[in-house]
Formats: sequence, C-alpha cells, structure tokens
Amino acid sequence: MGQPFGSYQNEIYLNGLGGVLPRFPMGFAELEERAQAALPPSVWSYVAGGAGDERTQRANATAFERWGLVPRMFVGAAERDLSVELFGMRLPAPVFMAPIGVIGLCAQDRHGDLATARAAARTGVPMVASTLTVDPMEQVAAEFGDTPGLFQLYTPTDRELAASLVHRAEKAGYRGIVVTLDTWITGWRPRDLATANFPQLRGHCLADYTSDPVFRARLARSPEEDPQSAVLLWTQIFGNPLTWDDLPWLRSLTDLPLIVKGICHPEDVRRAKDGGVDGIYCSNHGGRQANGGLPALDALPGVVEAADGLPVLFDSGVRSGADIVKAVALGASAVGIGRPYAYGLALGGTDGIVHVLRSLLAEADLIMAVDGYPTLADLTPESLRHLG
Ligand SMILES: Cc1cc2nc3c(=O)[nH]c(=O)nc-3n(C[C@H](O)[C@H](O)[C@H](O)COP(=O)(O)O)c2cc1C
Ligand SMILES: O=C(O)C(=O)c1ccccc1
Repeated sequence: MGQPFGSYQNEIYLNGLGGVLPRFPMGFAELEERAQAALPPSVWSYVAGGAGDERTQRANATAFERWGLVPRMFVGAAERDLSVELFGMRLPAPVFMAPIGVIGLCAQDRHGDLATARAAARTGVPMVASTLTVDPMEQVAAEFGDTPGLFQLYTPTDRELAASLVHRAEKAGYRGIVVTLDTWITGWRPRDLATANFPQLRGHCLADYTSDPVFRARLARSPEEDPQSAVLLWTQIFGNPLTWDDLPWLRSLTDLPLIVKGICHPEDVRRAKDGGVDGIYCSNHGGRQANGGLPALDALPGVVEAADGLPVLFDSGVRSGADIVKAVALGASAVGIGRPYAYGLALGGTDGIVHVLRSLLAEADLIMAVDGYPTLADLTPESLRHLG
C-alpha cells in the first residue's frame, strides 16, 4: 500500500490541539489571497495573470465543478494505494509539479527552483523543471534526493543549443523531457502588458542558457561581462514555431521518455503517437497563452481516448484534492499542480510547497476513502456524473 496521505489531517489536528495552529492556509482561496500579499506586485501579476480577460483561465477551474464523484459504500476502503508507475518511475501518487518558469523569483532569496526541488525530495512528488530558471538545471537536479525529476524544454531555434540542453538534462539525471509546444511566442497578457514587467522578470531566469557552452559560444563577450547581449541573444533564439516536420528531430535528441505538452486535440495526439512520443501532456498552459479556449479538462477525455493507452499527463485549473481525483477518473495518468505550489513557495519556501502538496494529496486520499475508491484503477469515467 502507498503512503497514508490522509494522515496529514491528524497531524494538523494534533498540532492544533497542542496549541500550534497551522502556519499555512488550508484551502486555495486563502492561499491565493495571502500569496498576493507576500509577493512583489510585478511577480504576483506575472504568476496569477493569464491571457486576455482570463476567461479560459477561470474556466479551467470551474470545469471541475461540472463533474461530481458518485460515492460507493460497503467498500471498506480503509487502505488506499495512490501509487503509480510512469515512464519507469514509481511515484507515490499520480501528482507532479508542473513547470513554472521564473518561479525562482517567488522565493524571497530568488532560489525558488532549488526550494521546489527540495519540496520534491521531501514529498516524493516530482518536479518538472522549466528551462527558465534562476539556477541551472544541474543545481536544481542536485536537490531532488531520491525523487525523480523531469526537464521541460523550450525548444530554441538554435538546434545545437536545443541538443545541448537535452544532453545536459540527461547527464544531470532527469528522467524525461517535456517539450512545451504552446509557448514559442507568449500570449496577450494584459496584466503583464500594463506593467511592462515581463521582460525584466524573465531576464533573471536565463541560467540554463548562460551556463550552456553552446549559448556562450554564440556570444562575443561572456554573459557575466555583457549581460545585455546575452538577454538579446535569448530573445532571438527563445521561441521556435515547431511543425510536425520537427518531431523526428526532437525524437532523435534523446532516448529518455519524450512527452509533448500543450496537446488538446485528438488528431494531434494520434500524430504525436505516430511520431514516437512516450507521453501526451494535455494542458492549455493554465489559460496564460490563448484566451477563448476550451477548458483543458474538457479536452481530456478525447485526448485520453486518442492516446489509446499511452500515458496522459494533465494540468490547468487543479486547485483541490477533489480536482486531482476527477482528472484521474477522466483518464489522466498523472495530474500537474501549477499556481498552487508557486503560492505555497511564496508563503513559506520549501515548507510552504510541502504543505500545499500534502494538503492536496490528503484531500484526494480522504475523498477516495470516503467515496469508496481505494485504488486509482477504481476511478473511471463511470465514477463521475456530468452536471450539464
Ligand atoms: C508563472 C507561470 C510560469 C509558467 N512557466 C511555464 C514554463 O516555463 N514552461 C511550461 O511548460 N509551462 C509553464 N507554465 C504552465 C504550467 O506548467 C501549467 O501548465 C499551468 O500552470 C497550469 O495551470 P494552473 O496553474 O492554473 O493550474 C507556467 C505557469 C505559470 C503560472
Ligand atoms: O509565463 C509563462 O507561462 C511561460 O511559460 C514563459 C514563457 C516565456 C518567458 C517566460 C515565461
């Protein structure tokens, strides 16, 4: 049996009875409110904001409200097993931390990537490390402990640089490469535009580039001597509008599991599968990229069906343990937490993230207990009713 995640509830009650009330919020609304107060306004609007009037971002979360889990009784679900085998990794639960670029800046000491990696080490919940970090990927991976991690690639236009990033990730011990397809150009984000802070923020998160031998070789003077030229080069090579013709090349870069992020259409699933990917990552980037889109959850069943047994990762709008359970019931092999862990980081560094993850897992575990679904295999679309 897996870990009894629900026991976090007892721990909190016991501490509370001893007079030690929890330092961190117990639900998402308060977490969000307190993170806003804790973060510098420019970082807050970058993390919390999304594309357009943020309708798609909100719809991602409300889509979960339209599904209800049907309880089953006399199941005796006293012991639950949430563990899952994924890309050769044994995970304690079908949950991971989604890649969050610039997350370093959510920590007071700016080393939020390292704090996140330490939370992965403490919880067993894997981190998908973004290409856009304050600390280079090797230093992030060194904090993972026994927990496996994945590397998220923003594919630069410079193919040699792309290969170098992937090979560094292999050497550093990452267990898979997640290629993000939906952000070769950034979406229309009114909050970032209104403050014009975005170019400055991302300028602090280029450690994977400035530490890269191929990137450095492209510069006349080192990034330490001439940081502005490094940022300029980065803006020139960051975004690659990939096409299906590039998939064989991406596939050829690594023998590690290759997972494509941002896939919402069943036909894209089939083509990616034909192109030899190992996993599909259904996501609309938390509504940060294109407004007016389908809530990611509504795309999930079609993606799962087309994936036809290939693992499907999912994120966008997950705010509670109930949301995790519902996404798994709709076929997600593992569920990505995004903004909630960034807010935990803002409030309490590694401890804050550990709290957020343990709370989400405890709620998911307790729902499976109360509703009589003791294992992940028990959760199927038949466990849910759509509320119209
Ligand atoms: C501040 C921020 C930065 C992000 N940076 C990246 C990134 O570098 N790479 C990536 O693939 N996705 C990135 N994402 C998208 C997340 O991986 C994930 O898809 C999204 O956060 C899920 O939505 P949610 O946070 O509303 O649950 C970012 C999201 C946020 C909030
Ligand atoms: O903000 C984001 O979601 C993101 O992925 C990104 C992309 C380019 C630069 C900085 C962040």
